[in-house]
Amino acid sequence: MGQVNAASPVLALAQVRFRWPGAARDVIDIDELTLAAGQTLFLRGPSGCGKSTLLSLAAGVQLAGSGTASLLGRSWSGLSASARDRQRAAHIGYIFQQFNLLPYLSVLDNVLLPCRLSAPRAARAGANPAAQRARAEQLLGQLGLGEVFWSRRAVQLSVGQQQRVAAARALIGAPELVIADEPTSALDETLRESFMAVLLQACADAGSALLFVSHDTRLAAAFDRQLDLPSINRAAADSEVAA
Ligand SMILES: Nc1ncnc2c1ncn2[C@@H]1O[C@H](COP(=O)(O)OP(=O)(O)OP(=O)(O)O)[C@@H](O)[C@H]1O
Repeated sequence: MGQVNAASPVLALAQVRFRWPGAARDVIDIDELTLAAGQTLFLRGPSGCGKSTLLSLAAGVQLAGSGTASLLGRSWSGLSASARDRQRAAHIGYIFQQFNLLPYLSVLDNVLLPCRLSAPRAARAGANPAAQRARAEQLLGQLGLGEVFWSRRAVQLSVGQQQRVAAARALIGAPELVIADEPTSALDETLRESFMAVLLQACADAGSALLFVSHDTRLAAAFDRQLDLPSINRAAADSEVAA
């Protein structure tokens, strides 16, 4: 998976339009959006303005109808489905609103999953399985989940604990891009603050860029950039006028 261009932005969208199958109108119409290496971007906007859709395009889960969405200089549209899967596993960590842990795997095995799915991620996490495991434990510890949790099944954790496991899983192996969709929605105020501090620090340590969607504008000040999606997404502006 070495075929990426380190000089390119982590993420670049150019003239991207996207319409969900069967929909009457585009949901995304963006001239340009770039995210530089290590940059943190807070993305906000009203419900339905296309934030999650944009994340899907950034991650190559959905492909642009026209225009180009590129990760590390490679257009997602130029890759086969299996190459997109490999590219995603090697270079992107996700934290979803619904965190999608594997419920019957242990906390540690959930965190180590990206290393099982991607050799480049595994190599960056540690030179061998023991080192990768130590890195997983270290991330969990930083996120406030001590040893007592490591062998528990994910299903046995509270929602806030699961969200922190999802963050450790996203961060292991220092992916160039971390995508987070409302990752603090299940956390109380104290946990939210410590979660954000650890997430931003871990991204800085790893050199990961962070694309972070939230309705919680109190979090925005800690980011390098803040962006209101309707200000760059013509399709969102259209839909608001029509609503
Ligand atoms: N899988 C899908 N199939 C068809 N339409 C979809 C799909 N996902 C989202 N949409 C539509 O695309 C538009 C944008 O949805 P999206 O989830 O991207 O918005 P959002 O800004 O993330 O909203 P929220 O803040 O409520 O999560 C909405 O009109 C939605 O109905």
